[in-house]
Amino acid sequence: MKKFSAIAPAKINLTLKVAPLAEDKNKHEVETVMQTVTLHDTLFVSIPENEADELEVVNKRNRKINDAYGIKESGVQTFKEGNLEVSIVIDDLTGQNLKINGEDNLVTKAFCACAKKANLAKEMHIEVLLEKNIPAQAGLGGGSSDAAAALAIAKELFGLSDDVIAEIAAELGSDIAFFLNGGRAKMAGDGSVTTETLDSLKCPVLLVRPNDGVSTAECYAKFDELNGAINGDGDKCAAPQNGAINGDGGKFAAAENASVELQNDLQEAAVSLCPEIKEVLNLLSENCGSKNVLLCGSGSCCFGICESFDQARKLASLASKQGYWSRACSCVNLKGTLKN
Ligand SMILES: C[C@@](CO)(OP(=O)(O)O)[C@H](O)COP(=O)(O)OP(=O)(O)OC[C@H]1O[C@@H](n2ccc(N)nc2=O)[C@H](O)[C@@H]1O
Ligand SMILES: Nc1ncnc2c1ncn2[C@@H]1O[C@H](COP(=O)(O)OP(=O)(O)O)[C@@H](O)[C@H]1O
Repeated sequence: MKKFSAIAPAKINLTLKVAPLAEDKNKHEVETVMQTVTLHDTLFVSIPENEADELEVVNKRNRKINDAYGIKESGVQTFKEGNLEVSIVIDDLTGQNLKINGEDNLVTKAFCACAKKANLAKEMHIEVLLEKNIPAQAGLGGGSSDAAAALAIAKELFGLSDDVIAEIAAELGSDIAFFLNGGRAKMAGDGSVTTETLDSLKCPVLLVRPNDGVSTAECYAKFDELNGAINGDGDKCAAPQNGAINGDGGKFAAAENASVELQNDLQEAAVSLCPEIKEVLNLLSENCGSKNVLLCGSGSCCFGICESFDQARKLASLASKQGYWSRACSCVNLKGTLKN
C-alpha cells in the first residue's frame, strides 16, 4: 500500500487591496500580501494495491471516525472520474461539523484534475482522510490549502511537473497558487499570480472567528454593492480602506518584522454581512491595539498580532470563554507540503 500525508497551513492576508470588478471579468483584480501560519489541516492518503490493503484502510478509517465521533457510520464520500475513484472522509476538529459532497471537495477536485492531466491509464482508488483544524468560511484559506496539499501528493503520485501543478492550482481557485510556496508573498491578478516573494514573518498571531461565517463570493458581491457608487471610476485597487475600525491602514512593528501595513478592502463588506465581526475586531483591538488587528481575507475570522505567544494564548482563552472559536498561532514559512 502506498501512503502519503501532507500539511495544509492556514493563511492571513496582511494587505488585501481590491479593484472594482471589470465589466468583462467574473473575478476582481487584487493586490494582496499573504502569510502562512502554524494552524493547519492534515491530509492522509492511502492507495490500496490489493484486497487486504482495501480492508485495512476501511477498518482504519472507521476506527478513526468511531474514536472522533463515537459513531459507527463512516460518513465517507466516494466520487469517480475517468479511471480515478476518490473516497474521502472529513474528521472535523473545528466543531463546525463540516459537510462537503465528495465531488465538491477541493481535495477531490485536485486529485481528479491531476489524474486527467496525467492521462491515468489504469483504474486507481485513493482513500483520503482530511483532518480539519482550519474553520470554513473564515478567510483562512482552508479549502485552498487542502487543495495545494493534495496537489503536492498528486505531483508525486502522477509524476507531474511544477508548471502543470501551477496551471491546475490557478484553475481550481484564486488562493491555491499561494499555498504551493507559502511563507509570505505578494500576489496579484485574481490572487493567483505571485509578484514578489518576501521573508516570512515569525510573530505570534491570535485568530478569533465569530460564530457565523462569510462566503467569499457573497463578500465580493457586497463589496461591489458598497463601492459601486463611491468608486465607479474604475480606479485600479483604489477602493475605500477598512472603514471605521482600522481606517488608516494599521501598522505593527515587531522588532524582527520591520514595519508591515495592515489593510483589507473587504472588511467593510464582511462586517455588513456579519455584524458580529465588529465585536470580534473590538475585542482584538482592546488587547492587541487597533493597528495590529484585521479581518482575514473575506472573513469572518479576524487576527491580532501579539507581542508574545503567551499573550496570544491568554487572549485565545479569553475569546473562547466568550463563545468564539479561537487559536493562538504564529506566522511561519510553511507550504502545502508532504510529511515524511
Ligand atoms: C478573499 C480571498 C483573499 O485571499 O480569500 P479568502 O478570504 O476567501 O480565503 C481570495 O481573494 C479568494 O480566493 P478563493 O477563496 O480562492 O476564491 P475562488 O474560489 O477563486 O472564488 C470564489 C468566488 O469569489 C469571487 N472572487 C474571488 C477572487 C477574486 N479575485 N475575485 C472575486 O470576485 C468570485 O465570485 C468567485 O467565484
Ligand atoms: N477541503 C475543503 N475544506 C474546506 N472547504 C472546502 C473544501 N473543499 C471545498 N470547500 C468549499 O470551499 C468553501 C471555501 O473554503 P474555506 O476553507 O471556507 O475558505 P475561506 O474561508 O478562506 O473562504 C467552503 O465553504 C466549502 O464549501
